[in-house]
Amino acid sequence: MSRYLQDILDQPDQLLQSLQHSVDKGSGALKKSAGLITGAKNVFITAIGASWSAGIAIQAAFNEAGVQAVLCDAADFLYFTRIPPDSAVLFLSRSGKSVELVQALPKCKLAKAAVISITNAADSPLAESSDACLLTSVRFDHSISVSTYSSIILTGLLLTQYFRPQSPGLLIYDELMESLREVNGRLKEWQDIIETTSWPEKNGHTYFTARGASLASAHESMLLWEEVAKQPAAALTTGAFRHGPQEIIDNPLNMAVWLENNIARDHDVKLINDLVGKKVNVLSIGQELPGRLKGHTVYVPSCPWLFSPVINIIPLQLAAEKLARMKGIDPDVFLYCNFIVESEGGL
Ligand SMILES: N[C@@H]1[C@@H](O)[C@H](O)[C@@H](COP(=O)(O)O)O[C@@H]1O
Repeated sequence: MSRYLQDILDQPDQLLQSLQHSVDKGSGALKKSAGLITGAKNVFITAIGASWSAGIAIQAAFNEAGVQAVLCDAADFLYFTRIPPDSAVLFLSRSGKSVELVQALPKCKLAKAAVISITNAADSPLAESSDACLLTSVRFDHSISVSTYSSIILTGLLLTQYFRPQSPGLLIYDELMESLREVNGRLKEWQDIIETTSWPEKNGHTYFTARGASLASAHESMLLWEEVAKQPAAALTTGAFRHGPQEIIDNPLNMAVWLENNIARDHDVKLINDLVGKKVNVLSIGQELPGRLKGHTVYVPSCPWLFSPVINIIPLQLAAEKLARMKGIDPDVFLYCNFIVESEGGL
Protein backbone atom coordinates (compact mmCIF):
# COMPACT_ATOMS: atom_id res chain seq x y z
CA MET A 1 0.00 0.00 0.00
CA SER A 2 1.30 3.49 -0.83
CA ARG A 3 1.99 5.94 1.99
CA TYR A 4 -0.53 8.25 0.26
CA LEU A 5 -3.31 5.65 0.57
CA GLN A 6 -2.35 5.03 4.19
CA ASP A 7 -2.62 8.78 4.84
CA ILE A 8 -6.15 8.76 3.36
CA LEU A 9 -7.22 5.81 5.51
CA ASP A 10 -5.82 7.48 8.64
CA GLN A 11 -7.51 10.79 7.84
CA PRO A 12 -10.77 10.42 9.86
CA ASP A 13 -8.79 9.71 13.04
CA GLN A 14 -6.40 12.56 12.28
CA LEU A 15 -9.34 14.93 11.79
CA LEU A 16 -10.87 13.78 15.08
CA GLN A 17 -7.55 14.53 16.76
CA SER A 18 -7.45 17.97 15.12
CA LEU A 19 -11.00 18.71 16.23
CA GLN A 20 -10.17 17.62 19.77
CA HIS A 21 -7.23 20.02 19.79
CA SER A 22 -9.44 22.94 18.68
CA VAL A 23 -12.03 22.15 21.35
CA ASP A 24 -9.40 21.84 24.02
CA LYS A 25 -5.89 23.37 23.90
CA GLY A 26 -6.54 25.37 20.73
CA SER A 27 -9.69 27.13 21.90
CA GLY A 28 -7.82 30.16 23.33
CA ALA A 29 -6.02 30.76 20.01
CA LEU A 30 -9.33 30.44 18.14
CA LYS A 31 -10.91 33.14 20.31
CA LYS A 32 -7.85 35.39 19.98
CA SER A 33 -7.79 34.97 16.17
CA ALA A 34 -11.50 35.74 15.94
CA GLY A 35 -10.93 38.93 17.97
CA LEU A 36 -8.07 40.05 15.69
CA ILE A 37 -10.18 39.47 12.60
CA THR A 38 -13.28 41.18 13.98
CA GLY A 39 -11.15 44.17 14.95
CA ALA A 40 -9.79 44.57 11.39
CA LYS A 41 -11.32 46.60 8.58
CA ASN A 42 -9.82 44.44 5.81
CA VAL A 43 -9.28 40.70 5.86
CA PHE A 44 -7.00 38.75 3.53
CA ILE A 45 -6.69 34.98 3.34
CA THR A 46 -3.52 33.86 1.63
CA ALA A 47 -2.01 30.47 0.78
CA ILE A 48 -0.59 28.45 -2.08
CA GLY A 49 -1.09 24.92 -3.45
CA ALA A 50 -3.41 22.65 -1.50
CA SER A 51 -3.68 25.22 1.27
CA TRP A 52 -5.04 27.74 -1.25
CA SER A 53 -7.73 25.20 -2.20
CA ALA A 54 -8.58 24.97 1.51
CA GLY A 55 -8.84 28.77 1.47
CA ILE A 56 -11.73 28.59 -0.98
CA ALA A 57 -13.87 26.80 1.63
CA ILE A 58 -12.74 29.14 4.40
CA GLN A 59 -13.43 32.25 2.31
CA ALA A 60 -16.91 30.90 1.49
CA ALA A 61 -17.60 30.50 5.22
CA PHE A 62 -16.29 34.03 5.99
CA ASN A 63 -18.56 35.47 3.32
CA GLU A 64 -21.49 33.42 4.50
CA ALA A 65 -20.95 34.76 8.04
CA GLY A 66 -20.99 38.33 6.68
CA VAL A 67 -17.23 38.96 7.08
CA GLN A 68 -15.72 40.02 3.78
CA ALA A 69 -12.40 38.35 3.10
CA VAL A 70 -10.21 38.45 0.00
CA LEU A 71 -8.56 35.15 -0.94
CA CYS A 72 -5.15 35.77 -2.56
CA ASP A 73 -2.76 33.26 -4.02
CA ALA A 74 0.37 33.75 -1.87
CA ALA A 75 2.59 34.66 -4.83
CA ASP A 76 0.11 37.32 -5.94
CA PHE A 77 -0.30 38.51 -2.35
CA LEU A 78 3.47 38.96 -2.18
CA TYR A 79 3.97 40.74 -5.50
CA PHE A 80 0.70 42.48 -6.33
CA THR A 81 -1.18 43.36 -3.13
CA ARG A 82 -0.96 46.57 -1.10
CA ILE A 83 -2.07 45.91 2.47
CA PRO A 84 -4.24 48.82 3.67
CA PRO A 85 -4.19 50.05 7.31
CA ASP A 86 -6.23 48.03 9.84
CA SER A 87 -5.84 44.73 8.01
CA ALA A 88 -5.70 41.17 9.27
CA VAL A 89 -4.02 38.48 7.19
CA LEU A 90 -4.94 34.84 7.67
CA PHE A 91 -2.12 32.61 6.36
CA LEU A 92 -2.83 28.96 5.59
CA SER A 93 0.14 26.61 5.25
CA ARG A 94 0.74 23.05 6.40
CA SER A 95 4.53 23.61 6.61
CA GLY A 96 4.59 27.32 7.49
CA LYS A 97 7.65 27.50 5.25
CA SER A 98 6.49 28.04 1.65
CA VAL A 99 8.70 30.76 0.21
CA GLU A 100 6.01 33.23 -0.85
CA LEU A 101 4.38 33.18 2.59
CA VAL A 102 7.63 33.62 4.46
CA GLN A 103 8.60 36.52 2.18
CA ALA A 104 5.21 38.19 2.71
CA LEU A 105 5.61 38.29 6.52
CA PRO A 106 7.82 41.45 6.62
CA LYS A 107 5.32 43.16 4.33
CA CYS A 108 2.56 42.42 6.88
CA LYS A 109 4.72 43.76 9.68
CA LEU A 110 5.42 46.98 7.77
CA ALA A 111 1.68 47.44 7.20
CA LYS A 112 1.04 46.72 10.92
CA ALA A 113 -1.38 43.99 9.86
CA ALA A 114 -2.45 41.35 12.38
CA VAL A 115 -1.02 37.98 11.32
CA ILE A 116 -3.04 34.87 12.03
CA SER A 117 -1.92 31.48 10.84
CA ILE A 118 -3.40 28.02 10.42
CA THR A 119 -0.53 25.59 10.15
CA ASN A 120 0.62 22.15 11.23
CA ALA A 121 4.13 23.34 12.12
CA ALA A 122 4.46 25.11 15.46
CA ASP A 123 8.18 25.69 14.93
CA SER A 124 7.88 27.28 11.46
CA PRO A 125 8.77 30.87 10.51
CA LEU A 126 5.07 31.46 9.89
CA ALA A 127 3.92 30.24 13.30
CA GLU A 128 6.72 32.14 15.03
CA SER A 129 5.78 35.44 13.34
CA SER A 130 2.04 35.13 13.98
CA ASP A 131 0.03 37.18 16.45
CA ALA A 132 -2.18 34.10 16.80
CA CYS A 133 -1.44 30.62 15.54
CA LEU A 134 -4.04 27.89 15.07
CA LEU A 135 -2.39 24.49 14.96
CA THR A 136 -4.09 21.81 12.92
CA SER A 137 -2.47 19.18 15.12
CA VAL A 138 -2.34 16.20 12.74
CA ARG A 139 0.50 13.84 11.82
CA PHE A 140 2.37 15.18 8.76
CA ASP A 141 1.33 13.34 5.58
CA HIS A 142 4.09 11.50 3.74
CA SER A 143 4.14 13.89 0.74
CA ILE A 144 0.76 14.82 -0.80
CA SER A 145 -1.42 16.97 1.50
CA VAL A 146 -4.19 14.74 2.86
CA SER A 147 -5.04 15.39 6.53
CA THR A 148 -2.81 18.48 6.46
CA TYR A 149 -5.23 19.79 3.78
CA SER A 150 -8.61 18.84 5.27
CA SER A 151 -7.61 19.87 8.82
CA ILE A 152 -6.88 23.42 7.56
CA ILE A 153 -10.48 23.63 6.34
CA LEU A 154 -11.76 22.14 9.60
CA THR A 155 -9.81 24.64 11.71
CA GLY A 156 -10.66 27.61 9.47
CA LEU A 157 -14.34 26.78 9.55
CA LEU A 158 -14.28 26.47 13.34
CA LEU A 159 -12.79 29.98 13.38
CA THR A 160 -15.65 31.33 11.26
CA GLN A 161 -18.17 30.00 13.80
CA TYR A 162 -17.11 32.93 16.05
CA PHE A 163 -18.47 35.38 13.46
CA ARG A 164 -21.94 33.90 13.63
CA PRO A 165 -24.62 35.33 15.95
CA GLN A 166 -23.99 32.54 18.45
CA SER A 167 -20.41 31.46 19.13
CA PRO A 168 -19.72 27.73 18.64
CA GLY A 169 -21.54 25.59 21.11
CA LEU A 170 -20.67 22.04 22.00
CA LEU A 171 -23.39 20.95 19.59
CA ILE A 172 -21.34 21.69 16.47
CA TYR A 173 -18.37 19.76 17.87
CA ASP A 174 -20.64 16.81 18.65
CA GLU A 175 -22.12 16.90 15.14
CA LEU A 176 -18.65 17.05 13.59
CA MET A 177 -17.40 14.15 15.73
CA GLU A 178 -20.43 12.15 14.64
CA SER A 179 -19.80 12.90 10.93
CA LEU A 180 -16.12 12.00 11.18
CA ARG A 181 -16.92 8.72 12.92
CA GLU A 182 -19.37 7.95 10.13
CA VAL A 183 -16.67 8.68 7.54
CA ASN A 184 -14.47 6.09 9.25
CA GLY A 185 -17.20 3.52 8.69
CA ARG A 186 -17.75 4.58 5.05
CA LEU A 187 -14.12 4.49 3.87
CA LYS A 188 -14.22 0.83 2.87
CA GLU A 189 -17.51 1.36 0.98
CA TRP A 190 -15.98 4.33 -0.91
CA GLN A 191 -12.89 2.31 -1.77
CA ASP A 192 -15.10 -0.46 -3.18
CA ILE A 193 -17.20 1.99 -5.23
CA ILE A 194 -14.17 3.75 -6.67
CA GLU A 195 -12.48 0.44 -7.40
CA THR A 196 -15.43 -1.16 -9.18
CA THR A 197 -16.81 1.75 -11.24
CA SER A 198 -15.42 2.80 -14.59
CA TRP A 199 -14.63 6.25 -13.20
CA PRO A 200 -12.17 7.72 -14.06
CA GLU A 201 -11.27 6.44 -17.49
CA LYS A 202 -7.51 6.57 -17.95
CA ASN A 203 -7.45 8.31 -21.31
CA GLY A 204 -10.19 10.87 -20.66
CA HIS A 205 -9.74 14.54 -19.80
CA THR A 206 -11.05 15.32 -16.32
CA TYR A 207 -13.10 18.34 -15.19
CA PHE A 208 -14.14 18.98 -11.58
CA THR A 209 -17.08 21.28 -10.80
CA ALA A 210 -18.75 22.36 -7.56
CA ARG A 211 -20.45 25.30 -5.89
CA GLY A 212 -19.79 27.38 -2.75
CA ALA A 213 -17.43 25.93 -0.14
CA SER A 214 -17.21 22.62 -2.05
CA LEU A 215 -15.36 24.41 -4.85
CA ALA A 216 -12.37 23.75 -2.56
CA SER A 217 -12.82 20.03 -3.31
CA ALA A 218 -12.92 20.66 -7.06
CA HIS A 219 -9.65 22.62 -6.98
CA GLU A 220 -7.99 20.22 -4.58
CA SER A 221 -8.99 17.28 -6.81
CA MET A 222 -7.36 19.03 -9.77
CA LEU A 223 -4.16 19.32 -7.72
CA LEU A 224 -4.42 15.64 -6.71
CA TRP A 225 -4.75 14.67 -10.38
CA GLU A 226 -1.57 16.65 -11.04
CA GLU A 227 0.49 15.66 -7.97
CA VAL A 228 -0.69 12.09 -7.42
CA ALA A 229 -1.46 10.84 -10.95
CA LYS A 230 0.67 13.35 -12.96
CA GLN A 231 -2.41 14.00 -15.12
CA PRO A 232 -3.72 17.38 -16.37
CA ALA A 233 -7.19 18.40 -15.14
CA ALA A 234 -9.45 21.43 -14.78
CA ALA A 235 -11.62 22.83 -11.96
CA LEU A 236 -14.33 25.48 -12.03
CA THR A 237 -17.75 26.28 -10.63
CA THR A 238 -20.68 24.25 -11.92
CA GLY A 239 -22.31 27.54 -12.86
CA ALA A 240 -19.31 28.66 -14.95
CA PHE A 241 -19.11 25.27 -16.69
CA ARG A 242 -22.38 26.11 -18.47
CA HIS A 243 -20.97 29.37 -19.85
CA GLY A 244 -18.68 27.97 -22.53
CA PRO A 245 -16.57 25.13 -21.10
CA GLN A 246 -19.33 22.62 -22.01
CA GLU A 247 -18.23 23.06 -25.65
CA ILE A 248 -15.60 20.35 -24.92
CA ILE A 249 -17.98 17.53 -24.00
CA ASP A 250 -17.64 15.63 -27.27
CA ASN A 251 -14.07 14.68 -26.23
CA PRO A 252 -13.45 11.62 -24.02
CA LEU A 253 -14.32 13.21 -20.67
CA ASN A 254 -14.52 12.30 -16.97
CA MET A 255 -16.40 14.77 -14.79
CA ALA A 256 -16.83 14.89 -11.03
CA VAL A 257 -19.63 17.13 -9.79
CA TRP A 258 -20.33 17.98 -6.13
CA LEU A 259 -24.01 18.62 -5.44
CA GLU A 260 -25.29 20.90 -2.72
CA ASN A 261 -28.22 19.81 -0.56
CA ASN A 262 -30.63 22.66 -1.10
CA ILE A 263 -28.91 25.03 -3.50
CA ALA A 264 -29.32 24.62 -7.28
CA ARG A 265 -29.68 20.86 -6.82
CA ASP A 266 -32.38 20.40 -9.46
CA HIS A 267 -30.35 22.44 -11.95
CA ASP A 268 -27.29 20.28 -11.30
CA VAL A 269 -29.23 17.01 -11.55
CA LYS A 270 -30.52 18.15 -14.94
CA LEU A 271 -27.01 19.11 -16.05
CA ILE A 272 -25.55 15.76 -14.96
CA ASN A 273 -28.29 13.77 -16.67
CA ASP A 274 -27.76 15.77 -19.87
CA LEU A 275 -24.00 15.12 -19.66
CA VAL A 276 -24.49 11.38 -19.16
CA GLY A 277 -26.87 11.47 -22.15
CA LYS A 278 -23.95 12.88 -24.17
CA LYS A 279 -21.68 10.00 -23.01
CA VAL A 280 -19.68 12.02 -20.47
CA ASN A 281 -18.39 9.75 -17.67
CA VAL A 282 -19.84 11.55 -14.62
CA LEU A 283 -19.29 10.92 -10.90
CA SER A 284 -21.63 12.81 -8.56
CA ILE A 285 -20.73 13.39 -4.91
CA GLY A 286 -23.24 14.59 -2.33
CA GLN A 287 -25.55 13.86 0.58
CA GLU A 288 -28.76 11.89 -0.07
CA LEU A 289 -28.45 12.02 -3.86
CA PRO A 290 -31.72 11.53 -5.77
CA GLY A 291 -32.41 8.18 -7.45
CA ARG A 292 -33.12 9.91 -10.79
CA LEU A 293 -29.48 10.95 -11.06
CA LYS A 294 -27.66 9.18 -13.92
CA GLY A 295 -23.99 8.15 -13.94
CA HIS A 296 -21.88 7.10 -10.95
CA THR A 297 -22.67 8.31 -7.43
CA VAL A 298 -20.89 8.53 -4.09
CA TYR A 299 -22.89 9.39 -0.99
CA VAL A 300 -21.22 11.37 1.78
CA PRO A 301 -22.54 11.66 5.35
CA SER A 302 -24.31 14.78 6.52
CA CYS A 303 -22.30 17.30 8.50
CA PRO A 304 -22.76 20.88 9.75
CA TRP A 305 -23.45 23.54 7.07
CA LEU A 306 -20.34 24.42 5.01
CA PHE A 307 -18.14 21.77 6.67
CA SER A 308 -18.80 19.26 3.87
CA PRO A 309 -15.50 19.95 2.00
CA VAL A 310 -13.66 18.48 5.01
CA ILE A 311 -15.28 15.18 4.07
CA ASN A 312 -16.37 15.29 0.43
CA ILE A 313 -12.79 15.41 -0.86
CA ILE A 314 -12.07 11.88 0.40
CA PRO A 315 -13.69 9.87 -2.45
CA LEU A 316 -11.59 11.90 -4.91
CA GLN A 317 -8.40 11.36 -2.89
CA LEU A 318 -9.15 7.65 -3.37
CA ALA A 319 -9.91 8.11 -7.07
CA ALA A 320 -6.57 9.89 -7.60
CA GLU A 321 -4.83 6.89 -6.03
CA LYS A 322 -6.72 4.56 -8.39
CA LEU A 323 -5.76 6.66 -11.42
CA ALA A 324 -2.10 6.65 -10.37
CA ARG A 325 -2.24 2.84 -10.09
CA MET A 326 -3.93 2.55 -13.51
CA LYS A 327 -1.12 4.65 -14.98
CA GLY A 328 1.63 2.73 -13.12
CA ILE A 329 2.67 5.87 -11.22
CA ASP A 330 4.01 5.96 -7.65
CA PRO A 331 1.89 8.54 -5.76
CA ASP A 332 4.53 8.85 -3.06
CA VAL A 333 7.10 10.46 -5.33
CA PHE A 334 7.24 14.02 -6.65
CA LEU A 335 9.09 14.13 -9.99
CA TYR A 336 9.79 17.87 -10.11
CA CYS A 337 8.16 19.57 -7.11
CA ASN A 338 9.77 19.80 -3.68
CA PHE A 339 7.85 18.68 -0.61
CA ILE A 340 8.18 22.29 0.57
CA VAL A 341 9.00 24.96 -2.01
CA GLU A 342 11.45 27.16 -0.13
CA SER A 343 13.05 29.08 -2.99
CA GLU A 344 11.86 30.99 -6.05
CA GLY A 345 12.61 30.42 -9.75
CA GLY A 346 12.78 27.48 -12.17
CA LEU A 347 10.81 24.27 -11.93
N1 LIG B 1 3.93 20.37 -3.49
C1 LIG B 1 3.53 21.16 -2.35
C2 LIG B 1 2.03 21.35 -2.37
O1 LIG B 1 1.42 20.10 -2.26
C3 LIG B 1 1.62 22.22 -1.20
O2 LIG B 1 0.22 22.33 -1.19
C4 LIG B 1 2.27 23.58 -1.35
C5 LIG B 1 1.94 24.53 -0.20
O3 LIG B 1 2.48 24.05 1.00
P1 LIG B 1 2.18 24.67 2.39
O4 LIG B 1 0.77 24.42 2.71
O5 LIG B 1 3.13 23.98 3.32
O6 LIG B 1 2.46 26.17 2.31
O7 LIG B 1 3.68 23.39 -1.36
C6 LIG B 1 4.21 22.51 -2.36
O8 LIG B 1 4.07 23.11 -3.61
